Amino acid sequence: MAPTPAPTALWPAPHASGAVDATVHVPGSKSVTNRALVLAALASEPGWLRRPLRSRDTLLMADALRAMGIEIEEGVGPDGTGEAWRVLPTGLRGPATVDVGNAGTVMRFLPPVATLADGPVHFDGDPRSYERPLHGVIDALRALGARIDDDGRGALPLTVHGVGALDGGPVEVDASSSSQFVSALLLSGPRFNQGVEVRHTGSTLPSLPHIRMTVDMLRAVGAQVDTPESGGEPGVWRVTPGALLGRDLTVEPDLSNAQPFLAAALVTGGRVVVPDWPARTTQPGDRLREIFTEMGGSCRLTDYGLEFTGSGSVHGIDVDLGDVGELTPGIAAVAALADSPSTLRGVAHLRLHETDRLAALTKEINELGGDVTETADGLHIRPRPLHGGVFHTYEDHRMATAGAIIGLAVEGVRIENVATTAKTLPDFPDLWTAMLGAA
Ligand SMILES: O=C(O)C1=C[C@@H](OP(=O)(O)O)[C@@H](O)[C@H](O)C1
Ligand SMILES: C=C(OP(=O)(O)O)C(=O)O
Repeated sequence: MAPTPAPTALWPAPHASGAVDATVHVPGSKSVTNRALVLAALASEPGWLRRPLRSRDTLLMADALRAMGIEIEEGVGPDGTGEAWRVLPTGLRGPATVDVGNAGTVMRFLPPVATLADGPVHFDGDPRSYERPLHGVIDALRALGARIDDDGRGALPLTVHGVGALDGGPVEVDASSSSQFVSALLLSGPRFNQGVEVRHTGSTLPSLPHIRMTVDMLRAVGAQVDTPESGGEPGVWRVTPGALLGRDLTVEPDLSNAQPFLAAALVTGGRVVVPDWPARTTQPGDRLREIFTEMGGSCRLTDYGLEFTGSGSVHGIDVDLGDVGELTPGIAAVAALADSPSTLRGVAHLRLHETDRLAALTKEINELGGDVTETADGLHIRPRPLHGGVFHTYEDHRMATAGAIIGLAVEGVRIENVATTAKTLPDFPDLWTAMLGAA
């Protein structure tokens, strides 16, 4: 295995000499792994997670739960095959200190959990975590009976003064800046005395598939959840109080992290197979089958996985990505290499992701000779011939993978701090070069 590049190093993004033809085993989903860890920690009996993602965000989640008293054993699964984690839930403890890094799932999902601890839990993280919206979670928890000390900005750092229980009940939240506010309150909802009824008051709600993922995973561990889709009021989710079961759950591959590999097939006119692509899933990355088909590829979903084939042409697209915002950097990279312009809409909230993704994509693609402009809620991308140069990544894993996609088609692209992909895909440089080696 190649040594991990230093954070400041420039990684020469490999240029594809021909059409890629590879099978890529994509590691587990960040969003599923971190929900599964939280739900297993809140359960009344032990549970297993098979094929969990081991990355910065998921190890931060596991360490945070351990700090609150949960035992998580990492090792080989119950049948002796493959990686699995065993989660042994206990009473949640404080005092504890949690490092959220820059993981949205950790900074949003754990303050509700901390209200159930029997002492204070202090949350801190990377400098960027101080800028990411958290007010929806803080205000809602206060309205539900929690005591939280913050510096008045409605953001990190903060301390949740857990007293072992939370009243819960009805609460309003404006989740237009992050769907994770809703997911956070629902995940701990079964453990609140009165459960929780979350009413979204904002005019837009991003990343709906991620809220569906929360609901599906809650139901899979025995929670009763009423949703707008199950006949409830629009914008209202209700979770009944009750014990959660310990389950044996196999984590699906991360379909958003499959994106750069599928993009490689698209931009080189090649073929990439991703084994274990689920036939049915709430992961937003499943939308790539449709989006990348519209951009020029074709796909075939079999029992083995997804086979994605490029045609040799890449087309622009006009698409609302509000449901699947985390796919935007990879789609923007492909769009910059297309034969016609693209408009990506519905993603204003990306300005408060790992970095301001709309500004970062605009600047970095334009510095390679591109023609991208920011709109109020997205990007216009007019393809132009690009040239090599440094692609800055702003500690954003998806900026790094976006740069790698461009590097396939443009010689001399050097990615700053490719190691930032460790947030959700530590093996990225190795998987990428192995995919190209298979060409
Ligand atoms: O709940 C989740 O696992 C996620 C929800 C989305 O967050 P936002 O709604 O803040 O965009 C997504 O972008 C993020 O990568 C993961
Ligand atoms: C927005 C993302 O992450 P987070 O969970 O930190 O919000 C992402 O992975 O694209």
